Amino acid sequence: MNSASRDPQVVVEVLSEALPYIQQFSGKTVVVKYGGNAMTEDTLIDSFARNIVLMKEVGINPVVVHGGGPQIGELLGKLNIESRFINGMRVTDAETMDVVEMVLGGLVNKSIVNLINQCGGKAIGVTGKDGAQIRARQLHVEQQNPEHQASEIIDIGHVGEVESISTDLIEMLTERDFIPVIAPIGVDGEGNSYNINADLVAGKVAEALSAEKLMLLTNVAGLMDETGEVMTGLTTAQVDGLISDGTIHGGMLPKIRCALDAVKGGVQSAHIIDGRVPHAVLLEIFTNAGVGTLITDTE
Ligand SMILES: Nc1ncnc2c1ncn2[C@@H]1O[C@H](COP(=O)(O)OP(=O)(O)O)[C@@H](O)[C@H]1O
Ligand SMILES: CC(=O)N[C@@H](CCC(=O)OP(=O)(O)O)C(=O)O
Repeated sequence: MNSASRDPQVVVEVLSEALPYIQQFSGKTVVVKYGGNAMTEDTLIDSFARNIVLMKEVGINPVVVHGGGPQIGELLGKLNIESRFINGMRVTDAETMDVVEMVLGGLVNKSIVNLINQCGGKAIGVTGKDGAQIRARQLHVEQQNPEHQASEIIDIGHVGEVESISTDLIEMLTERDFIPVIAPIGVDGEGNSYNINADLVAGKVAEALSAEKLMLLTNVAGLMDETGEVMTGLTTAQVDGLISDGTIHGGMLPKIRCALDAVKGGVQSAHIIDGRVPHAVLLEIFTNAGVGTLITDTE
């Protein structure tokens, strides 16, 4: 349905219903993690960009942290470099790190910036190296060794975890009405680059900014129970239980862990939402529709 065929009365009622949400969130910071899997369709990317600009126009401060795993995989494939993951983290040798920087800091970052700007926003794209805003250290992953029935620490190259976030640059940009768009690349004191899982960066950025909300846009309807039903309104204690009984596994594990850490660290709420739904961000902020999974720190 195009806007001309909608009942004008319905349009103004919808706008009016958004008023309490606009009042509640105006002046607050919302960190949105845009995953590479949710970036696959042009219409969805366009609706995402429009949602971000609308948030800014009504006084909310959106900060975008993006992924781009499938896009990195595509370029590695063209270069005949194999993609390998351990515990959901890409094994990143020096050659792969160059591709990660090119794809995340270049192609993906600038295409999101461009789309937001096309919708009338003022987006600025940066990586964690700009202003050394994401300080990182090497991440060592623990993996079970089936031969020795013991876990061992393995080196997966230039993969990082967040050591600290400096919010100066983000705050300077938001104060001047720019929308920061951040690629998840960190740097250590010696100037070495690190490839960091985008969910982890989004969670730490939300924590450092004391954000009102952390939204993780993914390609599933939310956190699901063993029957495939979406679960919501979960407390941190319930999530801890679902991790230990194995209901939460694979790529959802780092996502949920970072959502939990964020709410424990002072972010009001974290939401895992379906980026395949048009206007998923607006549905979450301005309606009571209850999309995806909500995690708060209320016990
Ligand atoms: N309990 C669960 N509920 C939903 N998804 C789950 C669950 N446990 C594991 N998963 C997996 O986690 C995936 C989402 O993580 P991931 O693929 O890393 O997303 P993204 O690329 O958006 O960061 C889902 O596609 C699903 O395969
Ligand atoms: C260490 C590590 O795995 N980094 C990720 C960074 C991108 C990312 O997280 O992208 P999505 O959100 O689209 O999955 C990678 O190389 O794929």
